[in-house]
Amino acid sequence: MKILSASHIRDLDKYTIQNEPISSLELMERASLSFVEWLINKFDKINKTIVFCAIGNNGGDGLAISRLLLEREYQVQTFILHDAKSNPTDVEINLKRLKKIILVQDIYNETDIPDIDSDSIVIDAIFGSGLSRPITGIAAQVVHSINQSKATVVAVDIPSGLYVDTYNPNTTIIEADFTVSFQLPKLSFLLPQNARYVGEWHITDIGLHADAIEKARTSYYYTDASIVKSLVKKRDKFSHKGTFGHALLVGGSYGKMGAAILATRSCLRSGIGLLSIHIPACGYEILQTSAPEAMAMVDKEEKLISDIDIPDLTKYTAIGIGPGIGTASQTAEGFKRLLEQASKPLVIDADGLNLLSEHKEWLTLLPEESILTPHPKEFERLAGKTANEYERLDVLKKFCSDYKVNVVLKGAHTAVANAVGDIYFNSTGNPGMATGGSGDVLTGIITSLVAQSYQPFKAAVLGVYFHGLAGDKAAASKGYTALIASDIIDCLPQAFIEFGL
Ligand SMILES: NC(=O)C1=CN([C@@H]2O[C@H](COP(=O)(O)OP(=O)(O)OC[C@H]3O[C@@H](n4cnc5c(N)ncnc54)[C@H](O)[C@@H]3O)[C@@H](O)[C@H]2O)[C@@H](O)CC1
Ligand SMILES: [K+]
Repeated sequence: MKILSASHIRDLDKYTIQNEPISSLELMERASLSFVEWLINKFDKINKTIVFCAIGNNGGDGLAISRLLLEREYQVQTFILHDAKSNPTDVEINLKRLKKIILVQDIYNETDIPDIDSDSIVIDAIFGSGLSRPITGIAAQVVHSINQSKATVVAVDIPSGLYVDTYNPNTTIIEADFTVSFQLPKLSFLLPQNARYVGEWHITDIGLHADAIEKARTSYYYTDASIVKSLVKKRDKFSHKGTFGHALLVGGSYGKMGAAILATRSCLRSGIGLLSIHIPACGYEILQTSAPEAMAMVDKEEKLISDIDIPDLTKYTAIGIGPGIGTASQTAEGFKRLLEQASKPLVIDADGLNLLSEHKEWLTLLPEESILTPHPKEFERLAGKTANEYERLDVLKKFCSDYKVNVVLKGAHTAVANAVGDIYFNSTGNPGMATGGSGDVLTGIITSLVAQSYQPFKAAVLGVYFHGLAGDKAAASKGYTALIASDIIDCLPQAFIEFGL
C-alpha cells in the first residue's frame, strides 16, 4: 500500500469526486458507513457512544456516523464544538439531518463539556487530515477531558491533534484506543512515538479512485501481502542448488556462537543453495552439529574472528557479517579487510554495525547497495541523534544516499530505506520478537535472499516481511512472552508456504 501525504489525500478525494463521479456528500456518507460497519463488527456490546465533532469534514463524518448509529438503534449523544467560523456545506447538511432525529449539543465553553462514563465509547471526530495548527481553546479542553476519561476512544481517520505526515510539537492530541482510517495508512501511524495516540489502527476501504492512487507519487510504502506477491520469485522445476546462490556468513566468538548458529539456520531455511560460514575455531563442532547443511571454515584464532582470510570472495553471491563477532581489535582489522576486498553488497548487523560506528571512515568502503540492519540506538551511533522520528526519517534517507546503501531500521514497523529515498514500512511482526537472537535470524534471511539474486533492497523488504510473518505464526502458538528466536526459524516454512514458495 502507498502512504500518501495530507495534500495527496486531498487530491485523491477531489479526483474521486470528479471521476467516479460521486458527490462529496455521498463520499462522506460512504466513509462514515465504513466506520460504522467496523465499529459494530468490533464491539459485541455498545452501551453508549458519545460523538465529539468539530465543524470540518472530520466533524461531518462524526455527524453522519451519529445518524447511522441511531438508525441502527444504538444510544448516541453528539456534541459539536464551535471553534471555527464557517461550516462546509456537507457538514451543514449532515448537521440538519441529525438534528431531525436528536438534539445535538453545543460546546462553546468548559461548562458545556459532558462527563464521560467509563463504559461508553467516545468517537473522536474533532479534527482529521485537515488539521494545520496545534489544537487550542475549547477544543484543547475537550481533548484533555477525553484523554482523562476511562472510556474506549475510537478516532475517525486520525486522532485529533496528530498531523498526517509531520511532527506536531504540541501534545494536545487524542489518545485513542483504536483509529479507523480511510483507504490508506498515514505516515504518523508508523512511527513508534505516536503509538500512544494512534492505538490499534485499521484501514477501511472507502473506494477512493484506484487510478488516482496508482498515479500518486510517493516515497513511502506499507509492505503488505500484495507488495510481497509482486516481489517474490517462484522456483521452477529445472532449478538446481546453483540457481539459489552460495552465501557466506561471518559470525560468532567464544560464548556467542549462538548468534552465528541462528543466522546460519535462518539462512538455510530461507532457500539458500549453498552456505559457507566463517567462525572462530572454538565454534567448529558446535556449528557442524547444529547446522550440518552448512560448510564450516575456521579462523586461525580459537575464540574470535581475526583474519577473514577467504581465498576467493567472488564465488559468494552474498556475504553477511556481524552476528556474535564482538568488537576486539583483531576482529576490527579482519572486518576492515573484508570491506576492502568485497565487491558485492554486504549484509551487516550487530557488532559489524558497532565496528562501523567506531570507525566511521570505513563507511565509504561499503560496497554499493550493502544492507545495514541497525536498531534505533545503533542507527543513532552511526548517523547521529535526531529530535524526533520524523527528522530521523530524513537522516535515514540522507545516510542511505550519502553511502549508497540500504538501511533496515528495526522497530515495531521496521523501515527499510534505499539510496534513492524510498522507505518501506513493514506490516508484520509483534512484541514477542523483541528477544535475543531475533536480529541474527533476520540477518540470515536477508543474506539468503540477496544470495538468491534478489536485488538487495527487495531482499531487505522481503526479508523483514517474512521474518515478521514467521514471528506472527510463532506467536500464535507460543504467545509473546515465551517466544524465542528459534521459534521464528521454525515458522519460516509456513511463512514462505503462504506465498507459494
Ligand atoms: N480523504 C477522504 O477521502 C475523505 C475525507 N473525509 C474526512 O475529511 C477529513 C478532512 O477534512 P477537512 O480537510 O475539512 O479538515 P478537518 O475536519 O480535519 O478539520 C480541519 C478544519 O478545521 C480547521 N482547522 C485546522 N486546524 C485547526 C485547529 N488547530 N483548530 C481549529 N481549527 C482548525 C481547518 O481550517 C479545517 O476547516 C478527513 O480526516 C476525513 O475524516 C471524509 O469525509 C470523506 C473522504
Ligand atoms: K479525528
